[in-house]
Amino acid sequence: MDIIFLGGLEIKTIIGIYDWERETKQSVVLDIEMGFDIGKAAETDDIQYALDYKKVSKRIIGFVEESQFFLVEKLAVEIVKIIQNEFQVPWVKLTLNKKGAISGASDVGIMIERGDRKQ
Ligand SMILES: Nc1nc2c(c(=O)[nH]1)N=C([C@H](O)[C@@H](O)CO)CN2
Repeated sequence: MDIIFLGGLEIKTIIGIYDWERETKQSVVLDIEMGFDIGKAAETDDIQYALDYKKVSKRIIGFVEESQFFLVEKLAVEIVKIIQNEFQVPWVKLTLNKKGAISGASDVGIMIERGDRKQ
């Protein structure tokens, strides 16, 4: 399976369990890997056969900016569902970094993988 990736996508959103976190937007940084057969796009050189990473990023930015979840787990799962269901991506790996959530740690967050990588 080929992989289209989007790295270091920083988006501001309401995320967290504490009172102050319900009022102040924080950054999450997404690294996304999407399994996709690039054969036809490479053969035709035509965007209609490609997984358009611009369209994926616009959709995810809009969704995350408007979301107001409590846990990084919930946000991560919902992002992956959108990518799989709306862009017909069979396998997705997402790293969601809530930088600054833990003082003394440069990175904290979640990594999830969904779907079948071998297609
Ligand atoms: N497994 C998780 N643990 C914690 C989360 C979370 O989303 N998943 N969130 C918090 C707080 O919101 C934290 O980010 C504030 O520093 C604590 N633990």
